[in-house]
Amino acid sequence: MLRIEQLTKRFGANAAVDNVSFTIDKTAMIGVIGASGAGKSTLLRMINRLADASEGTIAFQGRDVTRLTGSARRKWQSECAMIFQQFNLVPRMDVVSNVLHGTLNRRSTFSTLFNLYPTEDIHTAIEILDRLGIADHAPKRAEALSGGQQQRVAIARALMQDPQIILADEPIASLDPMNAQIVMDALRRIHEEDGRMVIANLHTLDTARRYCDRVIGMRMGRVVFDGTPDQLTTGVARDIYGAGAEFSEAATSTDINALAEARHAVTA
Ligand SMILES: Nc1ncnc2c1ncn2[C@@H]1O[C@H](COP(=O)(O)OP(=O)(O)OP(=O)(O)O)[C@@H](O)[C@H]1O
Repeated sequence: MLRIEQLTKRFGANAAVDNVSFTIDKTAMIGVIGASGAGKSTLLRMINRLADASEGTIAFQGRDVTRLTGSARRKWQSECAMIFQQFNLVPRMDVVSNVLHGTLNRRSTFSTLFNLYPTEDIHTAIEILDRLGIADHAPKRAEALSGGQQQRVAIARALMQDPQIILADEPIASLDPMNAQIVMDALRRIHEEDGRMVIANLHTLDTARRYCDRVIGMRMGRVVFDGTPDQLTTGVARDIYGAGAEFSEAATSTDINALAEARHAVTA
C-alpha cells in the first residue's frame, strides 16, 4: 500500500529525515513517536507533499507520489488529508464552512470565490459533523468551540476529502486528557469503520500503545524502532528518546489511561 524507500530530507547540512524505509501493507493505525526534532513532522509533510524529499521515494498503491506536480499533486494531497496540532481552521468562519473547505481541491475558483457549495456537499458536511458528535455546533464560528471540538472540525474537514490516508501531526498535543481521548477515539473509529489508514505523530507513549496497531520510533531522523505496542517496552522507549536510566514514562504521558481507569472505577 504505502512504501517509503530511503527517504531523506535535508535542511542545509542537517538531515531531518535520514534514509527512512518502511512499508505499510495493510490499512492500519500507525503511531510515530520520538523526541522533539526527531523528524516526525518532516516525514508526514513529505508523505503529504507539503515538503519535497531530498532523496528517496514514496509510493502509494504502486504509484510514485514523490515528484507529482500541479493538479496531480493536489489530488494526492486530498487522498492523504492532514490534520495539525493547531487545528488550522478559519477562526471567524462558521464550522460547516470550515468543513466544506475540505472540498476546495475539487471546486472551481468561481464557486470558491463566492462560497457556493452544492447542497449535497452541505448535507455530507453535516452528516460528518454528526458522526463526530458536533453537528449542533455547525452554525457557530470555529473560534467559539473548545480545542477538542475544533480538532473534531478539522477531522471533519479532512473526511470531507474522502481520503484514503489521514496524516495527523501531533493531533492531541494542545488538548487536555479528556479531549485528547475524544479525538483519539474518533481517529480510531474512522480507521476501523471506514478502513482508512491513519498515521499519527504522537508525543506520548501511552497514547501510541493504546490506540495504534504499529508504532514507528524515530531518533535523529532515523527509524530506530518499528513494532507492535507490546514490543514498545520502557527500555525500547529509552533508546528511542535517547534518555538514560532516569527516563520516566510519566514525562511522555497524556494521562489518557489514567482518565480511562478513573472512569472505569466510577462506573464499576
Ligand atoms: N523548514 C525547516 N528549515 C530548517 N530546519 C528544519 C525545518 N523543518 C524542520 N527542521 C529541522 O528538522 C529537524 C526535524 O524537525 P521535525 O519538526 O520534523 O521534528 P519533530 O520530530 O516533528 O519534532 P517536534 O515533535 O518538536 O515537532 C529539526 O532539527 C528541525 O529543526
